[in-house]
Parts: sequence; C-alpha cells; structure tokens
Amino acid sequence: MQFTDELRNLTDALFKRIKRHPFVQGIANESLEPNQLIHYVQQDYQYLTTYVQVYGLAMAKCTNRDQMRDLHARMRIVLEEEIHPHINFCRVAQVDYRDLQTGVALAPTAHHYAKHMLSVAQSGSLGEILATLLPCHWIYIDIADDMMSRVQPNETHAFYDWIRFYSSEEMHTGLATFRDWIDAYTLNSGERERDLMREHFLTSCQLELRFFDMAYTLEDWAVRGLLV
Ligand SMILES: Cc1ncc(CO)c(N)n1
Repeated sequence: MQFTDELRNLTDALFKRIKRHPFVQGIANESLEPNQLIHYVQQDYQYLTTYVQVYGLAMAKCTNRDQMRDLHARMRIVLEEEIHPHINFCRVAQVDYRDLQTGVALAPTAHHYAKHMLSVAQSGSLGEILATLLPCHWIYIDIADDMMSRVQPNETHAFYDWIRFYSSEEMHTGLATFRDWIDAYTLNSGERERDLMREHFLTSCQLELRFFDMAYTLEDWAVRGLLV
C-alpha cells in the first residue's frame, strides 16, 4: 500500500462525515443561506491567502526544480482560478466578491487552520508540509465527485460552477501528481517523519470538517478583535 492510501484509510470516517455535513449537503441541494455563503467566502479568501504563503515556505525547502515547478503551478491555480468557486457563491448570495475580501477577522476555526498550516510550514520538513496541505485538495475533489454522481447537476444548478471546478480533470491530475510526490518522498523518510505526516494530515482533515461547521453556524469570536 502506498503512503497516501494509508492516509486515506486513516481518515475514512472524516471523509464520510464531511460529505454528510449540512453545509456540503446545502451545496448539493441548493439550500444554503446568503449569510452562510458570505461567511464561507470571507473566511476562505483569507485561508487561501495563507495557503499560498505556505506553498512559498514549502518552495524554500524544495531540493530540485521539478518540485518547484509543481508548487509554482499550484500557486497559480489558487491565485488565478480558485476565485471561480468563490464567485459562484457570491453570485448566489448576490454580493460583490471584492466587498468580502477586506475588513473581516479570521473566525476561530479558520484561525486555527491557518495557524496549523503556518506552524508546520515554519518548523516542519517538506514532507510534513505536503501532508498538511493534501487534505485541502483531496476532500474538495471527493465532495465534488460525490455531488456530480449523486446530483448530476446541469447549468441550472445554483452551484454548478463550484461542483464542476472541484471535480474537473485538472483537479484530478493535480491530486494524482501531489499524491505521487508524497508517495515517492516517503520512501526516503524515517518512521518519525511519517508519523508526523500522518498526524498533520489527520489534523487538517479534522479542520476541514470544522471549517464547514464554522460557515454553517456563522462561527465568530465572543468579542471583536482590535485590528479589523
Ligand atoms: C478550507 C478549504 N479547504 C480546501 C479548499 C479547496 O482548495 C478550500 N478552498 N478551502
């Protein structure tokens, strides 16, 4: 068994829970409220900014240009293309995307997830960073594939663009390349590094579930912070 198959088995219960989550069901059956979509986009915009920063820190730990090229392509997709699922949510919520990009603090769960990624990026190995980032790709593809086959949406579905984006050929190829990279990487890792990679992967999966909860319940701090 390859290392990433092992990671997937370890988190199977979480993958299943995420697909059943009311926010995810709300995408499938077009029942999310505008304020839930807005909260998600406000938080996810900031989350993805951190995600690109983490790619940047991983870039500094790459040992060859093929690895760098791969990360560079991934950064481009987040910066230039992953705006489309957000724009889909904004269109349904009838808000301007630009208005959601400033003036909002990270909610507790988004804060937790961002700090988790940054802390691994600052003190962990390249393998640990890759394992921390992998659930982000994998879970959304898993969700979107499931919706494609169960709902079989067409252009009239409110979240057709979202579902199509995450179930696209490009996403699948990107996930396969990322898994191949991690599987090859772990052939040269010690058991200690592989344990840390398992732990970070699991934590990111837990936080993916909580992130949907955050948006669904409009999670916020009890008292506003100082900066925004
Ligand atoms: C929190 C989160 N996880 C995964 C993705 C998919 O890239 C996303 N946009 N946001």
